[in-house]
Amino acid sequence: MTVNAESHAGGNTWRSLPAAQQPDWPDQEALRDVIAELESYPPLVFAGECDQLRQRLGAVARGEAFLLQGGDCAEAFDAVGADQIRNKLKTLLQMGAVLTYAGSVPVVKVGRIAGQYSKPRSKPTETRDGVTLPTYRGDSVNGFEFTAAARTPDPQRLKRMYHASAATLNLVRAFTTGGYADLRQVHAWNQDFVKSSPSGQRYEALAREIDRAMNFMNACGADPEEFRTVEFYASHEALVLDYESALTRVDSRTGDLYDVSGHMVWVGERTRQLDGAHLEFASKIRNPIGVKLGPTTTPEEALTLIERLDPEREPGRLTFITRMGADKIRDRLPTLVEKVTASGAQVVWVCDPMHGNTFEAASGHKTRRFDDVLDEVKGFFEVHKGLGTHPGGIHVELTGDDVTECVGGGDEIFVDDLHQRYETACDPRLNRSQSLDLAFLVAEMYRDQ
Ligand SMILES: O=C[C@H](O)[C@H](O)COP(=O)(O)O
Ligand SMILES: C=C(OP(=O)(O)O)C(=O)O
Repeated sequence: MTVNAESHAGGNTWRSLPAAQQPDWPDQEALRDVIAELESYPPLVFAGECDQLRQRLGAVARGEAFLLQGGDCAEAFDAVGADQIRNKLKTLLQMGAVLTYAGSVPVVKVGRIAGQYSKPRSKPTETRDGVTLPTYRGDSVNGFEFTAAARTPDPQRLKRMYHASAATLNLVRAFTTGGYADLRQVHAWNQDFVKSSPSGQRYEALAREIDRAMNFMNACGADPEEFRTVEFYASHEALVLDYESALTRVDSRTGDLYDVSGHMVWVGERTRQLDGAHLEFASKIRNPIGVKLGPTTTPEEALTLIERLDPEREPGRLTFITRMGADKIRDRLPTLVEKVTASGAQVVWVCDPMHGNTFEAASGHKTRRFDDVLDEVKGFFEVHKGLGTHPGGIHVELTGDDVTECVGGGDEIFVDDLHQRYETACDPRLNRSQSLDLAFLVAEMYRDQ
């Protein structure tokens, strides 16, 4: 992969357009130095891997595979530890195993990981006890602590983001190819979950079926490579464009531009303006691209997004991640899907059941109800069933740790429990048990479909 000033300019065309949600860096010269340094760093992913993910997503778009995308709302530098990364990966692998069996289709596993360090915010400032400071925008920009020093955007953090992403990706690659992700082990973890979870009996029948299938394959002497290693991809929101474009390189095989900070990147609900910098940037790179679609998205907007990002109508290039809210999905999604399908485009439709279902508990914690999350996924499946289209996957904020951030679930978390382990730096995540509950319930829905 090479970089040269002339062709790389294609990754900088966004600079003349309005870019929403960018940090207010106080020292432009320091920013320029950091960008120059980042431009000299090696890629975090290989362009060929991005192509492979695009092909896998192409299968999802055609209805031949399912996408499981999940991870933290906001990764944090002080959480780049072996235990946290392993627990997250383990949870995603467990969910993937259940979904693969129930759907009898490959599950494409993509983490919100190794780059999810930047957050769009509703307000630029936060006020506490009469003191107003810049809002926290993710560890790539400023610190969570409520002090003027921590909240001042510091471009040196972009380099820490690169190194934290590299360390995370390195461990993920080791786990997924080095034996940790063996399907037999993942299945054994799921059996433990079913035995120990209060709602476990609900899933016993499915777990028993999987067990029989595994025993059958063992008895046949089947020991395919696919059991021992797992294809796992990294994704994040392409929010801070100075970072993303510094990590954009020309692929020496094809001459195309790739954002090598992750395999897949997405454009968020707050930055998907049709004439804005984020879409311009995304339109120039060959990575698979996601776009979040909230409840106000019109079919015309969706069609324009396709025109901008997927003019060749290439299945796997564009993923629409809908986040409507449980109360709106049955009303808003059908027209979008109908019009996009009628246009002949084959996008991947994915349900993010988190972002439309956030509310503030009396204790002041931002939270989500597990039942709302589940209901939005149900609505998503109902809409696609009604239209004969493919419910391509789910996109979830989760962690492998036993946090108390969302209420409900089989091992029920109550509003009064939220303070116990409320550790997210931004939005509430499903904990390990809630994530597995969701996987078993989605598996049942997928099978009914
Ligand atoms: O994860 C999504 C957004 O960053 C988040 O919902 C913004 O939350 P805010 O309304 O607290 O800024
Ligand atoms: C900010 C996010 O979501 P949205 O753009 O859908 O609000 C996110 O997924 O982190």
